[in-house]
Amino acid sequence: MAVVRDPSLMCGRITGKNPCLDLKNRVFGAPVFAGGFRCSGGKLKGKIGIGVRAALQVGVEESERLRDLKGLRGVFGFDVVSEGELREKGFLGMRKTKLVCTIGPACCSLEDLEKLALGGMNVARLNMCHNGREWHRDVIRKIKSLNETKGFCVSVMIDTEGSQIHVVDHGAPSSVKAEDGSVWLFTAQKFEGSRPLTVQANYEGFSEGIEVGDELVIDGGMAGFEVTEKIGSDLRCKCTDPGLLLPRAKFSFWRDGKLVGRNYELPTLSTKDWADIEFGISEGVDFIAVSFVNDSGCVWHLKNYLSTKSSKSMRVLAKIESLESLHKLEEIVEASDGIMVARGDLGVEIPLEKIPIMQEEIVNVCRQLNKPVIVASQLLESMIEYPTPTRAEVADVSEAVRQYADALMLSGESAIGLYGQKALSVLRMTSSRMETWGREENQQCLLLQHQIGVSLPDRIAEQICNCAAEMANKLGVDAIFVYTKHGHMASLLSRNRPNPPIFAFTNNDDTRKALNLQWGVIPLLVDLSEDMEANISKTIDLIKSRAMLKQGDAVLVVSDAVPTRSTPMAFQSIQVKTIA
Ligand SMILES: Nc1ncnc2c1ncn2[C@@H]1O[C@H](COP(=O)(O)OP(=O)(O)O)[C@@H](O)[C@H]1O
Ligand SMILES: C=C(OP(=O)(O)O)C(=O)O
Ligand SMILES: [K+]
Ligand SMILES: [Mg+2]
Repeated sequence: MAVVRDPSLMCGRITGKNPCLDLKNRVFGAPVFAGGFRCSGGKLKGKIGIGVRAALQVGVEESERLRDLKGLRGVFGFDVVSEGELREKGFLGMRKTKLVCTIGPACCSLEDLEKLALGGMNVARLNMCHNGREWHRDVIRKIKSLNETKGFCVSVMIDTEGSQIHVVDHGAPSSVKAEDGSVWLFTAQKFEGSRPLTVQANYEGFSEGIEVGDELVIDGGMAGFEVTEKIGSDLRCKCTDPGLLLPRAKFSFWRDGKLVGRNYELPTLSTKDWADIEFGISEGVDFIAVSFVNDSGCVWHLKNYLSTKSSKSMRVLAKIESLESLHKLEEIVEASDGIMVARGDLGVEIPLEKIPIMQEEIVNVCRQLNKPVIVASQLLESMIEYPTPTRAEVADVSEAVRQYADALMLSGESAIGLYGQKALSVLRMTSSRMETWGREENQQCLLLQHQIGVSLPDRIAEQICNCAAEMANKLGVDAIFVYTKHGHMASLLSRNRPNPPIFAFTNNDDTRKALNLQWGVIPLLVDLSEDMEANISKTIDLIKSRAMLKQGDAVLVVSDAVPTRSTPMAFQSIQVKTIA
C-alpha cells in the first residue's frame, strides 16, 4: 500500500502500511521463532548465567479469544488529547516531540490552562524566579484538577531560581537605555527609590576579582560596558556597546575573550531554592529543573534527598546554562533524569554563535545516554508580541525537531505573551511537519549504537528495544506497546526514535508523568498484573474497545516480565500481534 499525503493536514497522513510488508495479508500461526537463551529462577543454568529468557514471537491475536470484560474495568488513563489525536490522525500522525509551557500571568487562569492542555502542553513549567509560592500552588492545583476532571495528563515542573548575579534595580520599571559613552555606577549597595545612571546588583561579591579594563556584558550582548574604576566593591563603567538594561538583566565579565568573575562560585541550590524544593515536594510536582548546575554533585545530592523525603518519584532535570556545565556535560547527564538546554543563560556565558553547536552536542549526548532533553528559550520569542513567528524562529524549532530533541519549551511566549496558545500551536504544527518529513524522506538515521547497559539484563533490555524499534519500522506496524514500571523499557525504545508511536502502559502514575517528556511515548495508566500475557490481551482489548485498533492493524509488543514467586523466570519478548 502506498503512502498517501493529505495536503489539507499539516501532518501528512499515512493511510497505508510500509509496502515492504503488509501484515494485514499475512497469517502467522505458531510462533516462528522462540527461544534464544533461557534459565529460570534467576540462577545460573545452562550456558548463560542470567535470570533472563529472551524470546521473539510472531503470532496473530486469536479472534475468538474470550474477552473478559470484567478485566477491562478498573483504571485506564488514556489522556483525552492523545486519544483525540489518534482518532483524528491515526497512529502515525501522533506527534512525537513533547511540549513544555512556562506558566505566567498571561496563562494562569483555569480556562487558559485548559486551552494549553488541549493545545498539546505535556508539561507545565513554573519558574520559581517569579511570583510567590501561593501563586505557584494555585497553578499546580488547577493543573491537577484539570487532569482529574477533564482527562488530561499534564506533568508539573518547577524550575529553581538558582544563584546568579543580576540587576535588581536600574531605575526604571521596565527597561532603560544605556547610551554610548554614558558613565554608570554598578553597586551592590541597597538604596531606596531610583538613582539615575546607577544599577543595583543582587550580590555583594559581584565585583570580586574584577579589574579595571574588564568588559561587562549585559544579558549576553544587550549592552556592553568597560570597567573604568573600582571604588570599594562598586564599579564605575563606561558604555561601549549601547543597548537596553532589562529588569533582572544578567551580568558577565570578560577579560581577553575569557569569562571572569564570581558566577560559578555561587551555590547551585540556595536556601531559597531548598525552600522551593520543599514546596515542590509538598505539592507533589513531577519534575524539578535545577538552574546553573555546574557538576553532577548537586544532582546526586538532590536525588538522594528526594528519595529519602518523598515516596513519590520526582525526576531531577539539570539545566545546562553555564560554561562549567559544558565542561562536565557527560557526568551531569549521567547523574540526572533529563536535561534542559537553557539557551537563555547559556548565551550569557558562551558566544551566541556557539549555541547551535552546543545544542546539537547536548542533544546527542542525551540520546546516547538515554536521558530526555528539552530545548529551551527564545524558540518563538517574537510571538511574545506578534501573532506570527519569524521564519528564522520556525527554522530554529524545526532544527531542534530534526535533531530529535525530546521536547521543546515556551518561556515568555506563554508566560507573558499575547499569543501563548498560538505559539503552542506553531510548535505543534512545526514539529509534526518536521517529524513527517523525516519519516517520508527517510531522513531517519539509525542511532549509531553506543551501548549503555553494563549488566547482562540491562544489555538484553537495550538490545530487545533496539531490535524492536528496527523491526517496527521495517514491518510498518501501527504502534509499539510496552509495559513498564519505571519507564526504562519505554525510554530505551524512544531512544531509537522509531516511526510508530510507543504506547507505554504503566500502573505507576509517577512513571506516567515522567514519560510525558520522552519523544514518541504515549504514557497510559492501567492496572497491570504479574501475568504478562494477560496484560497484553487486556491492553489490546482496551484500545480495541474504544475502536482505536481495527482489524488488520498490527502492534509490536515488547514485554519485560520480572521474576515473581509464581513465575520465577524473567522473560523479555518481542511479539507482533495483528488484530483479527
Ligand atoms: N510566574 C511568573 N510570573 C510573572 N512573570 C513570569 C512568570 N514566569 C515567567 N514570567 C515572565 O516570563 C518571562 C520569561 O520566562 P522565563 O524564561 O521562565 O524567565 P526568565 O526570563 O526570568 O529567565 C520572564 O522574564 C518573566 O517576565
Ligand atoms: C531556561 C532558562 O532558564 P531561566 O528561564 O530560568 O533563566 C534559560 O536560561 O534558558
Ligand atoms: K529559573
Ligand atoms: Mg536560565
